[in-house]
Amino acid sequence: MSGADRIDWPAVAAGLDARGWALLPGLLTGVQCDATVGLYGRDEGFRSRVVMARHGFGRGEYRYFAYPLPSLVERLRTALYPPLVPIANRWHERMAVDVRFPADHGAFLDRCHRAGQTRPTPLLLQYGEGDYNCLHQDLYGEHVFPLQVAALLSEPGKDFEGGEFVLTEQRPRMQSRAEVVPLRKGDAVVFAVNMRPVRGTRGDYRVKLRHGVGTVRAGHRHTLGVIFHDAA
Ligand SMILES: O=C(O)CCC(=O)C(=O)O
Ligand SMILES: [Fe+2]
Repeated sequence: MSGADRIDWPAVAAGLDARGWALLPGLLTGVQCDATVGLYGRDEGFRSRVVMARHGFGRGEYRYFAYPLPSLVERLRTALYPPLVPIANRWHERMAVDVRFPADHGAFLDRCHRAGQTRPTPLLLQYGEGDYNCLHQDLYGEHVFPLQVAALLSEPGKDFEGGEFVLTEQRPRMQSRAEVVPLRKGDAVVFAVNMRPVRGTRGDYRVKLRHGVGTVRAGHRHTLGVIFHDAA
């Protein structure tokens, strides 16, 4: 299924360890991007719609998919989870968090669902001119898978201008650092949901990440967000 089979996982793991994010180039084809954008205007298939300005989240809107997820979203969520598990478990070990993740996404969802986190979290985001997404974290309950994926469904410079995907890192007792992730249509970024371990001179310490989107200066920008834990 598209680019998920061709991902260089050792390179992804190295990028995540070094920076807290890694590119998944060409995860989706142009046709898959366009078809996914086309879902946004449909009546069915979503559980809720969020107008970001109403909550102080930014400007623009997004919709959470309902179960059953569209097949592409379901396949991506199921296929991307297992290779991320060893990285997630290693991060938890390095951060002295005692939670470990099962190899299979269904088993992890069972854990979320038993704890009352039953609502699906994959989402489709839509931005127009002047829209942006404030720095945030996608935490929806006690159970958190520490990595998530966002795929850009529109072409920068053609469909929209501006609207860069940004990550910030808050290191203990230090000023925050920002990174702009270079994405083209169909590319995805995998990144830390909350914390990541950083090797220091006296062992590992934790840094806190947030992600967001800079202001879209023209056109329309769509993204598919794949979060592996469900929501309370
Ligand atoms: O639109 C974006 O690139 C950000 C999406 C996002 O916040 C997410 O997928 O969690
Ligand atoms: Fe997000």
